[in-house]
Amino acid sequence: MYCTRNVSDSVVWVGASDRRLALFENLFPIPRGVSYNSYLILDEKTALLDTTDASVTRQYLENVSHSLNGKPLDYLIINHMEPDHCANIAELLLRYPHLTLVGNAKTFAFVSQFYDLDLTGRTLTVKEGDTLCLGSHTLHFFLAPMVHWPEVMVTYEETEQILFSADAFGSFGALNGHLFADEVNFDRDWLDDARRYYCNIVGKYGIQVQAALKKLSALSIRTICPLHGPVWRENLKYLLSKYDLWSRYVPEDNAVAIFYASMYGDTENAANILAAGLAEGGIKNIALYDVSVTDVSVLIAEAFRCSHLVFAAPTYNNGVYPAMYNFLHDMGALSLQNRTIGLIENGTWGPVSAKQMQQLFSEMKQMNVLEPVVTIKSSVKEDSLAALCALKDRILASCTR
Ligand SMILES: Cc1cc2nc3c(=O)[nH]c(=O)nc-3n(C[C@H](O)[C@H](O)[C@H](O)COP(=O)(O)O)c2cc1C
Repeated sequence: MYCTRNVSDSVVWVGASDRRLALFENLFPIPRGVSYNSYLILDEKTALLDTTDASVTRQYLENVSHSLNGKPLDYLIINHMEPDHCANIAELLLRYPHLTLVGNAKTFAFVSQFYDLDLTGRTLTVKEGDTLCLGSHTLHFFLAPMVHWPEVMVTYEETEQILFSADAFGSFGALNGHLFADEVNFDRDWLDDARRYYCNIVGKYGIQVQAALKKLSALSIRTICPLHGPVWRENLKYLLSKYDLWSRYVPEDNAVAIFYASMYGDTENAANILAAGLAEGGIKNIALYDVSVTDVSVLIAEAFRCSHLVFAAPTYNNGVYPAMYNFLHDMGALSLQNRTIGLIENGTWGPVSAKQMQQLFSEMKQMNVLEPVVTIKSSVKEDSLAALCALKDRILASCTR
């Protein structure tokens, strides 16, 4: 049975949610599930904006068919050629013989890489700024390269002022009946997943996101329809300002996150001592994570959120403890920058983890490593306690400034 929601009188959400998938991109845990959004515009001509993942094909096709109510499907706009959005192209071509695929030159290169389809006479290639009139709705196409993938474009509908934003402004999380961000407590229940989605999926491409935001700032937008998560029709500034901060790598909160790795508990002890000292010094809402038991996507999102990041790691086979190394490597790969850093190392015979972490930070941009770098020899003793205290004072001075 169909399950749809109206975005407006003539725009229908025909997507579906998956609450069974454990790992998005086979990487990121999604305990709250994920939605695959697709939108149908009903006018003299009908147009679908993207399709869905194969996991929800049955529901999706039923939604499309019901919403068309016997009308032909004229256009499929392919904003993004990633398989979680384009898995139903072949199925739609078979079911709707007059369907024309709309994409840019890169889109169609990707279509033929992924699929073996005879598209003769069934494609319309658009360029930046091109328009497509459906009747009372007119679509405008804007390229947004690397706002996840190189072929990405966003589509703006001028009459209703809707931006179909592809993966931009999306979030992990299934849609539990609610389609609109104003129907849920977004700040409480969704923001962490929206941030985790952005930072891990699109975080690397801050420059490209900034370019897209600049381009879109010329448009009057009333509604944002992303390919995952809720639709935005109120308080768009809230979301746009988050994207502006994230894509400029500006911390969202003046806050401290402490990330530690520990096998036998002594590095953990140092992290706890530091956290307690910071709390006594007046720092609120300290975040403290064991990197071995916290998914790296959560760690990355917290590193994007907080201004002050402390990394405490044992030396392991003359290197940085592997879980911490992986996290730092990921952070570098995602271009995180512009943070204040504290470092704590541990080692029994030759501690080198701080030096190696410092090397990793020197390869990132604008990472300000505070002195002192704390060295622990196996367990915290008076000398390392004094160094921890000095680091705490430096963080307090910098964080409350
Ligand atoms: C497999 C393994 C490799 C290690 N390699 C080093 C090393 O290369 N250099 C060093 O100084 N300590 C090394 N250590 C010792 C730990 O870094 C040290 O015991 C540290 O205090 C552990 O901190 P924790 O109590 O937080 O787990 C190693 C320990 C293990 C288990």
